[in-house]
Amino acid sequence: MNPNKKPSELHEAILAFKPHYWRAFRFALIGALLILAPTAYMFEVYERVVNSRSHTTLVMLTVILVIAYIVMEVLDWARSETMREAGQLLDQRMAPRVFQAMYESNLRRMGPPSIQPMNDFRTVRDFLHHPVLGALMESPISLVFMLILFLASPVLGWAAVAGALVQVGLAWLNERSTNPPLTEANRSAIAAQQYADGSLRNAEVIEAMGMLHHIHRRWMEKQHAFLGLQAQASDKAGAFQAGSKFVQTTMGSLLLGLGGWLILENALPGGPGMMIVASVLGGRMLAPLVQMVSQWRAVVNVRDAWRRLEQLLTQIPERPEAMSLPAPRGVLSVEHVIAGAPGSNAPILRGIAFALQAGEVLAVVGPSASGKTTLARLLVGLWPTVSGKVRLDGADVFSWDKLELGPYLGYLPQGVELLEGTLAENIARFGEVDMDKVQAAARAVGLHEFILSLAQGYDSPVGRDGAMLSGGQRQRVALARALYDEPVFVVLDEPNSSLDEAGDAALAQAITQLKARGTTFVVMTHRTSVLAVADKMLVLREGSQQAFGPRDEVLAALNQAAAQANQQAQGARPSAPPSAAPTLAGAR
Ligand SMILES: Nc1ncnc2c1ncn2[C@@H]1O[C@H](COP(=O)(O)OP(=O)(O)OP(=O)(O)O)[C@@H](O)[C@H]1O
Repeated sequence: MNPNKKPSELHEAILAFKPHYWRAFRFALIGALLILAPTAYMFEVYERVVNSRSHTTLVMLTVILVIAYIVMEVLDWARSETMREAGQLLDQRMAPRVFQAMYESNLRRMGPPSIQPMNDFRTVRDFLHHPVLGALMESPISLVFMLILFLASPVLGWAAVAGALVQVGLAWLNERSTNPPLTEANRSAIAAQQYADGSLRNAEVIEAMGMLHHIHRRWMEKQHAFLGLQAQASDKAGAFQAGSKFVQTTMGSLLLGLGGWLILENALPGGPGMMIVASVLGGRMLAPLVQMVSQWRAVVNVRDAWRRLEQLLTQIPERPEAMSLPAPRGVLSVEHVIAGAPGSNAPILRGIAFALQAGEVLAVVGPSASGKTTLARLLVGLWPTVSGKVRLDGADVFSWDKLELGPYLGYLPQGVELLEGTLAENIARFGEVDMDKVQAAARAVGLHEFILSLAQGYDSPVGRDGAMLSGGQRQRVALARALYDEPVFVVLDEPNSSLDEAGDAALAQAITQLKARGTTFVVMTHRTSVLAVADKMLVLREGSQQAFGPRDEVLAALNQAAAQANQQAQGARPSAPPSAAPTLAGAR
């Protein structure tokens, strides 16, 4: 490891609880030493009690043994509690950060939406009190046991070293042969789970069009790939585990035999007693290594989880503390913006430049895939620009602290997203519910009467993803949420795609009312109802700005261009029927 390299964020967080690990380590070492208590008891009973025929000695020794057992259990418990506490502290320190990174990676569309980072973090945290780590903490005691064997007889010592080397070799081979399939199995398991999650989200479509069979087949393919790799890893790991246990049990007996042979040669100072001690120590010495080999899967899991987490936390650094900015008034300027999806080099929008005064309404039109939604995401600071800036009152929207900017901003995404909770909570953005403001927002979008007609009124639950509402109602609730507390800048992406005529009219009225109070609006739309209340118009085509200016001027230019195109088409094909009059739809 490069000594100049700064430890990663996760590394630093783990190391922050060193005192806990030292405490747990001491508990583990003393506990491991006490494992010899039953052997010592056996010797004492054999030597003292049988020779002295003393009941008192027997009772005293038994009491000491029981106390040793109790201390051993208490130490084991204390070690696991200490590590559990370290896990809890790690959770307090890192869980919010992992959540933030997971949330942002989802925002930046880095792979399918997934809670895998939280699962990975749980794997890392729980490993702190996993038996494998306990075995690792106990492993230095093996050196002490080995030293005792060397002191008894170098032959016993070297035999123990040979046994330990065989164990280490087995552990290494185990790692080499099971790591690739286990890592691949983990990857396949995640892919299968993400596929199942996606299928559940689209359950209605799958069921209605009888797609379940195909979806199930695809999921089974992924699941089989995972199970196959896991079985492959298990087969190999099983063989190594058996080998490892064989070496451990054989080692105890071999050391006993070797001790016997040394006695026959008069080369074992401790005599038969030492012969038995060697046998016990030999078995005990290898126990931590055997434990590690048998639970190697947990090590691979935690290592994979650790790598994924490190990668995520590096890709998504902690948000720097943004400078506090004065409240915006709603003056928007988009300065020669080039932008694409985060993580992609291909630009979606090129050379977008326009400005709006506070209280102006801009309608953005353009054909499908011309970049309207991309522009909406840039305007509210969800996606960064490649070059150029989007500024609200002169400040870069992307780097503005969203906690601070959020209350001044309203956003209605194309895919309406409501959260589980009541109507009032959703409209009030899950902050403190101010009923006057909630009702004002609901009235503005013509939702108040409908809500009052519900048995629980504003306290009615909307269900998961707003499932208890119709598509139009969901869109109106999301609109009310965007307009809650009269933000100064509102971006609406296709706000009337699910609205009926009444909803459309309510939306136009809400825009007019808020505009009069100084709210700036940018509305991506396919409908003419919004155009009626727009001051300015922006036309996008294939990611470029085709026109921007006062609404009537842009409309006139569009209609003129469409008329010319029509004339040219008629000139080219004299027998063709006259085409429809140029409309806004023609510009899209
Ligand atoms: N997350 C993404 N990653 C890569 N490309 C994307 C992403 N989102 C959109 N695009 C691409 O950007 C282009 C513009 O998409 P966008 O959603 O902005 O268009 P739009 O004008 O809103 O379309 P529509 O009217 O159909 O909603 C499309 O070609 C689309 O494939």
